[in-house]
Amino acid sequence: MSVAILGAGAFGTALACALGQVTLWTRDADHARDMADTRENTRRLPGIPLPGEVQITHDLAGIDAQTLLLAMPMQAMRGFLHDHGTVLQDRVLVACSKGVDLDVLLGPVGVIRQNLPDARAALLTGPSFAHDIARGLPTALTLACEDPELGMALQQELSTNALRLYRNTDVTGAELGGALKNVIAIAAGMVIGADMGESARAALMARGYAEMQRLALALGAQADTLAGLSGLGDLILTCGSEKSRNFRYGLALGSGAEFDTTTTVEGAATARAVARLAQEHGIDMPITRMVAAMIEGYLTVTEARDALLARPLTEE
Ligand SMILES: NC(=O)C1=CN([C@@H]2O[C@H](COP(=O)(O)OP(=O)(O)OC[C@H]3O[C@@H](n4cnc5c(N)ncnc54)[C@H](OP(=O)(O)O)[C@@H]3O)[C@@H](O)[C@H]2O)C=CC1
Ligand SMILES: O=C(CO)COP(=O)(O)O
Repeated sequence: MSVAILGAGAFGTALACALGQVTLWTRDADHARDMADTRENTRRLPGIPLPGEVQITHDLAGIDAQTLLLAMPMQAMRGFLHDHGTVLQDRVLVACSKGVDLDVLLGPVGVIRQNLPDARAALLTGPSFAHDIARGLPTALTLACEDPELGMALQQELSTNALRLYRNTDVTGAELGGALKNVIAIAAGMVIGADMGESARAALMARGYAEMQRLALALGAQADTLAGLSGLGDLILTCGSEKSRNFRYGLALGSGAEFDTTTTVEGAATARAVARLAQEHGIDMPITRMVAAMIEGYLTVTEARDALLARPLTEE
């Protein structure tokens, strides 16, 4: 196997633990030294020992693996591809990020295609918390790739006994499912944080899923993809667990609590990007619009609730 993981955050490190025979790259030399010395990523995934066969590096140009997993936040990916294009071009690039780029309004594979047209691109997405994957708990993810042969090869290369990958050629659907569910998870967290109740959360998730579908189908996605692991599956996980950073961010917004702003919360930038995307395409996404407005400080949680409840009564 010839795989390297670029980005030693919680998810990249968890994938390294699951796959074993891989190279794990971090941009920070001190971080690389610390992980090599302690055999643990104390910064991003504390308490999980790194398997002995995982190689740690800070030297991107020295990596000769053909399959590179890009495990960094969505808003960092475009700059990373731009800065390291000569090393990354001609490889297989598997994006592991969930989100929509705020400037170009593209998902992770779209951003790869725009920046490195010669790279072969795929997406790994779906319901999974880093700690679960790292501990070897059973997990099922979507491996989306337009090229069916490459998709099959990656499915074999990246599946393990516990980590089960399902193939899909609908990259747009998989990208949007993973990106949009984080926005709805922030809203679900707000509902619980503001003490609106479990019934309100269920309503929010179902109506959130309806607007996820509206945008995704308008952009060419398949309904089945949205109903699968990368859409509904991840929506259920992220809206229902305090292990989710997006959900916890929403909880803090809803309850007025402090939140550590250095935490990766993909849904925050993505809400703003998707609100613009929806407007450009004439798609009604009221929950996403409210989340974006609250994050930008234009609306309070109470105002957002009242505005959603005051919408005209309609068919489901
Ligand atoms: N955590 C999870 O459970 C899951 C996460 N994901 C997705 O994986 C992606 C990464 O999340 P996660 O690993 O949790 O995030 P973390 O916040 O844990 O880590 C982010 C990592 O990206 C690195 N990074 C940030 N900016 C850059 C850059 N410009 N160039 C290179 N590296 C950079 C950081 O490096 P440094 O430490 O030096 O800042 C860090 O290693 C997100 O899109 C997330 O949605 C998907 C499934 C599960
Ligand atoms: O994407 C995830 C679960 O599938 C991780 O969720 P958070 O980024 O909200 O922690």
